Amino acid sequence: MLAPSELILRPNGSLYHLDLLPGQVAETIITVGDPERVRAVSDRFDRVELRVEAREFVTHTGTLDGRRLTVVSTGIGTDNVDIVFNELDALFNVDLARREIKSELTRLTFVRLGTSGAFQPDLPLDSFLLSTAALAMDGLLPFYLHQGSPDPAAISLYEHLEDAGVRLPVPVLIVRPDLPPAFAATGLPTGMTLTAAGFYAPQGRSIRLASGLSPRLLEALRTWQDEELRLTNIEMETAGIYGLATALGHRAVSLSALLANRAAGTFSRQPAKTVDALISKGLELILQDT
Ligand SMILES: O=P(O)(O)O[C@H]1O[C@H](CO)[C@@H](O)[C@H]1O
Ligand SMILES: O=c1cc[nH]c(=O)[nH]1
Repeated sequence: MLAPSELILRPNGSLYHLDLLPGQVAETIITVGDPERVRAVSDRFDRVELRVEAREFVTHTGTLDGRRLTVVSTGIGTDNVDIVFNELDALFNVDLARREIKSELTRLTFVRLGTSGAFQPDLPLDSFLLSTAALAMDGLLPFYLHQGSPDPAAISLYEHLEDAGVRLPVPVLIVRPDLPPAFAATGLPTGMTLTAAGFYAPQGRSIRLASGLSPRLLEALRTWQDEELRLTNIEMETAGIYGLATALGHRAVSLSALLANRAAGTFSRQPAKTVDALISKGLELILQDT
């Protein structure tokens, strides 16, 4: 039995942070960072059956073309991904009344529709990218993935950085998702996403404080390539989503609208329009998924 201090429920039996009850969430779940984007997604649904708000976690469930969907905001960062993924998994895979893990587990599908900064000069502003892997520079995953052998790409990246005489401030940890079938061959550009612990210095930005990611380290990250894989973009959730979803037996995909180009020093002049187009593309692909 899971103790009340470990699996925390509200007095009405709902999950501690998300305030959700069993039956209120669909098996296909769209995650977005911005709570406002939850409304932008569910405005496209034919019908919305549930709206729940708790802190930065806004959840809407409804149907689109006969498909039941949930959209939930994680807020920014993998510390929030930790909460959202553990609680959504518990909603399906733990008997909350008995406080016991169910013997039959439900496999969920997670689709992140987020924003990101391109890391390579050839990736245009306002284009989309599908992450086939993520480099976890945020710090969450070592608390979960403390066993098993490293991804071969992690060894390749480690060696490339060593050859360049630079090191990451954290261990090189790369995770890959079990992609939902419709997202395996979309024709969208793909690549490895760097998931950072913050927006400024952890992404190499410097306003008044210098970033510990030196220009030499950033250049070494930019020039690394392992077969088809290269570091394409930076954001703040994908590695946490991929690491936790895979460890829990769920499918996951992260789609990003590239609003900044960090190599070129540019930012989108139409971010709202681009995010709107990403929502359309994401929903189109979800409806094709089996
Ligand atoms: O637009 P969202 O989905 O929030 O994603 C990106 O934008 C936020 C930073 O501005 C981070 O959450 C980052 O991952
Ligand atoms: O550069 C960017 C743009 C969006 N989100 C990020 O985390 N970084």
